[in-house]
Parts: sequence; C-alpha cells; structure tokens
Amino acid sequence: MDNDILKVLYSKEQLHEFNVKLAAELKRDYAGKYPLMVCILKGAVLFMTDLVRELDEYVELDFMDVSSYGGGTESSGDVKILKDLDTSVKGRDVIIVEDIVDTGATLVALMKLFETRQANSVKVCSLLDKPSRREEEVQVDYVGVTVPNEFVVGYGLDYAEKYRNLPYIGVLKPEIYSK
Ligand SMILES: O=P(O)(O)OC[C@H]1O[C@H](OP(=O)(O)OP(=O)(O)O)[C@H](O)[C@@H]1O
Ligand code: HPA
Ligand SMILES: [Mg+2]
Repeated sequence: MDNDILKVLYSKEQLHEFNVKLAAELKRDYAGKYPLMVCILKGAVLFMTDLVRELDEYVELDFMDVSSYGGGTESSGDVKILKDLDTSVKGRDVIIVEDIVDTGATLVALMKLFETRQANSVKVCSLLDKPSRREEEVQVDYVGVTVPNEFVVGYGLDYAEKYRNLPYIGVLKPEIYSK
C-alpha cells in the first residue's frame, strides 16, 4: 500500500496530536454532560475509536452509515442512510464525529435529520476540514486540521474502499486513479 502513496500529509504522530487537542476541547465543553457521540461510518471509525480513548469522560457511542461517494472521488450529493442509529437522539447532546467535511452535503443531511429528531444540541467534530470544496454552508465546531484541496486517503479515508487501514493520511499517486 505504501507504494501507492505520493506523499504523507499527516503522520501517525501528528494524528495522535490532533486527537489529544480535540479531546481536550471536548472535555472542556462536555464536562458532566454524557454526550452521544455518533460515528459516521465508515470513514470516521478509526478516528472515533482513537479520540474516545483520549477523553476520560462518560460518553455514549453510536454508529450511522451514510454514503454519497460510491467508489469514486466526487460526491453524488445524494446522501443515503445505509444504517441508522440504535439510540434515540431526542433531548441528547449529540456530537457528530466525521473524518472529513468536504462539500458539506453529508453534514447538512445529518444536521437536518437530528434537528427533526429533536436533539438538545448537535455539534460536529471532524478530524479534517476541506473548506476549499464546500458547496453547503455548515459549521464545523471542532476541527483537527484544515486540509488542502486534494483527495486524501488513510486513517479511515478510502479510495474505492482501499487504504482505510493506513496509519497515516496521504495523497495517492496520480496513476492509481487511472487504473
Ligand atoms: O462533505 P462531503 O462531501 O459530504 O464528504 C464527506 C463525507 O464523505 C466521506 O464518506 P463517504 O460517503 O465516502 O462514505 P465512507 O465514509 O464510507 O467512505 C467522508 O467519510 C464523509 O462522511
Ligand atoms: O478527500 C477525501 N478522501 C476520501 N474520502 C473523501 N470523502 C470526501 N472527501 C474525501
Ligand atoms: Mg469514502
């Protein structure tokens, strides 16, 4: 897999630092609150499992699978719920945990949904933010790092379902996309 990578953007050590920073912000804002942390599958799974280990607070975890990218690098803009939550969000303080906010389409759909379901509060914690590609206006409350306008893979992020298990985040060699 390493051979397919053009450059590493964030090393394993840097990703750990982002998690420590984000956990400190969440601890400060959610002390004594027992938030419901919603991991958006599949991309956010590695991030959320590392983030919560830095938290040292009571939190509830749930998982939702939504998808808009199919196998490629462009959002279809059509967000489908593939797996819904097990928990009711009514009256809860929800933290949406994302690996990346790109066009914003996924988040807009989720914010609307949780509002309809009467969550007490909904905030967004995303490891990566790519504001250069935004098509929908969304507020990302907690950001690990702002990324350049490149398609990134690793640490949960895929290209055609591959590379999620890379321990770092990087950019693929151009020839990988033409295969
Ligand atoms: O801001 P957007 O343009 O909506 O893009 C961000 C979303 O796209 C990716 O998920 P994807 O739909 O590819 O599913 P996956 O997490 O299973 O890869 C990523 O994990 C975010 O959830
Ligand atoms: O840059 C990205 N990489 C992988 N998946 C994604 N989904 C939205 N943006 C990206
Ligand atoms: Mg994806």
